[in-house]
Amino acid sequence: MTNASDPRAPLLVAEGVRKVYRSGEVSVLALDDLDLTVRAGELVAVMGPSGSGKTTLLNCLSGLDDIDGGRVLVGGRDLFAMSDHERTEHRARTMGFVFQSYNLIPVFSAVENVELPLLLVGTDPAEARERALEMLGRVGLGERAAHRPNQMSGGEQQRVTVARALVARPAIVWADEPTGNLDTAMAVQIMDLLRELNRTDGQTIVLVTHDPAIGASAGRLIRMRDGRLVEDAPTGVPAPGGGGGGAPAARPAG
Ligand SMILES: Nc1ncnc2c1ncn2[C@@H]1O[C@H](COP(=O)(O)OP(=O)(O)OP(=O)(O)O)[C@@H](O)[C@H]1O
Repeated sequence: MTNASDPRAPLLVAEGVRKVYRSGEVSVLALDDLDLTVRAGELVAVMGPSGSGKTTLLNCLSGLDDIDGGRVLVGGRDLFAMSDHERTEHRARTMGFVFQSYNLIPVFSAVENVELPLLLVGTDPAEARERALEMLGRVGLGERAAHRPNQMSGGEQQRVTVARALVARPAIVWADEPTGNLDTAMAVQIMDLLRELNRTDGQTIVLVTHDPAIGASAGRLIRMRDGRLVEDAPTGVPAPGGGGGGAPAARPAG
């Protein structure tokens, strides 16, 4: 899947990616010839003004949405050279998602929500249950496994989504404003959790945020404007294994 033996191997390579939204006569160039490489073990924050293309970047580089030009390799495989079915399967095996709206299934308990990605890739149900419970324990919700989403606080629900995103040990986790609708204390908890999973497990995470404090606490910060990367720099926060920031040096991008 990924080159797990080399923590600095490129995991995601996006080259010349273009995305155009068309509605009637109007078209918006949302990603403009964008290049980005993410290495295994990086925690990358994506910032930029509203409308600069952050969510589009996440949707296109994860293969959730189509692109209009360029290519995206994840674990060496070209997402858009695959059939839709292959891409969906590749995504299920290599990616996890944490969105602002938790997207938990309301009639499922916490553990049932968390085990779902494992069941979807054919994991034995007993093993899936065990791993889901272990993951819930890691996010501090071991006691809440039987609770449904509406019986939990926003911060707890977001911890369930983090557990669900990570349970299948995906190569890359995409997070879009994961703390966006949480109060400050809960946002700090979620960010601490993502950072810990990055540090201890080397979990690769790409995170869209409007919060400068969160941006500064990632290993690498990229800034977007008008569908382009305009800045790409390490923040000085060590990457797992003490390798320094995620990018070699502060540099203008694009
Ligand atoms: N489905 C869509 N149809 C048409 N235009 C879209 C669509 N989605 C996004 N856009 C446009 O593409 C551009 C980039 O949008 P995107 O949502 O990626 O920005 P963003 O940086 O995530 O913004 P925000 O910080 O406000 O969430 C914007 O000009 C937006 O209006």
